[in-house]
Amino acid sequence: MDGIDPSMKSVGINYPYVRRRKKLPDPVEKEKGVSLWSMIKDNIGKDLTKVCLPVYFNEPLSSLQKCFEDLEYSYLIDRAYEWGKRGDSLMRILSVAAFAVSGYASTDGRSCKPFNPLLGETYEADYPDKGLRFFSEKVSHHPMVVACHCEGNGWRFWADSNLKSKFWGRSIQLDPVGVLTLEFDDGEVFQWSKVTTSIYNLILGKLYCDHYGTMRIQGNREYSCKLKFKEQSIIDRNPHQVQGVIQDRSGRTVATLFGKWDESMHYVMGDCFGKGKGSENFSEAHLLWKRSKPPKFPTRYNFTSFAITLNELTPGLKEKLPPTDSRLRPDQRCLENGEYERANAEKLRLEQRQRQVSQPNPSHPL
Ligand SMILES: CC(C)CCC[C@@H](C)[C@H]1CC[C@H]2[C@@H]3CC=C4C[C@@H](O)CC[C@]4(C)[C@H]3CC[C@]12C
Repeated sequence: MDGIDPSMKSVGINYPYVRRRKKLPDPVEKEKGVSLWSMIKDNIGKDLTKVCLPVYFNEPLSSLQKCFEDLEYSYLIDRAYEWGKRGDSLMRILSVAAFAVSGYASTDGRSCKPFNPLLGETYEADYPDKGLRFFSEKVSHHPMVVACHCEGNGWRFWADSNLKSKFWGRSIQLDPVGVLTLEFDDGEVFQWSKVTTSIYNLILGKLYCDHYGTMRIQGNREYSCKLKFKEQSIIDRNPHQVQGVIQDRSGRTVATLFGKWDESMHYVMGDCFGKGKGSENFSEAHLLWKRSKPPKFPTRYNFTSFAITLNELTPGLKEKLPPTDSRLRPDQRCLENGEYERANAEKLRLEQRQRQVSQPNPSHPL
């Protein structure tokens, strides 16, 4: 417990070092190729979340754990808190905006489905190395709703999420419904919603996702922020672009943001995208956020280093967890270990039981 998280040096918060795993277990079995299209064609018109796919299309994380993935760059909220405390509310909202974008970085290169949690399933994470305590739970099955809550140093973050999905043949469009709230100890509150995510190449080619639409970050003090996630066009030479502005109460643009959700975000003071303005002052751009390096041991799921740690189960932790925790799901655990046959059998068993029980017992959903 003596290391320093390098990302925090600039605001002077020294978090303790916690030893976490750097790789997933080596797979027990060899994987077989199964075509996604062969599975989808029998399910056209159905909701992506309701299609029963074999476990080969899953990643060993539940949707509850994926909510925590969005907090990988929580140091941006710590920074936002510190800036606000020093009276710099513009730097505060810029850091919050960078945080809202940073949550998308981990979706780059991912093509597996998270496990759909059972009703009453939970996930809790204690990360003193990031100054975080996190909790999430599946609170409704139809519609599927996940609620989460997170406490950091000087702030709290909570959200509920539900996805509306549309199947377009070769792609699936996911529209998140729900509000994300960030409240600082000094009473400043920010709220925003997530943009549309689409998954392409369900039939042919490499599966990938893109995020597009407008995100409005509403504050309860001077500033609010509008971020545009540009929709990728065919053979786009500059995909994943995000541009935005910070406006004061009178609607005047005080700062401009630009970057890519899978790379970095920068800001410049003033209005760069306004009428008659060129991009000449982009040379005075300041870095807000940069994505971390990929892990030393890549996984077949394209996990980030942070994602690799989320399903770790040490003997000490197992003792403390409630029986509803995602880390205890046998099918997900088998997949993580590369025991695909057993994972499939366990997944079928759990899903059948979930369907049979009209009133599941939340203390023993697994
Ligand atoms: C048909 C199957 C095999 C395809 C799997 C597609 C993968 C890429 C999909 C399945 C579920 C998807 C996630 C579902 C929900 C969200 C929340 C949203 O606010 C950001 C994107 C994110 C995190 C999606 C990213 C892409 C995703 C992981």
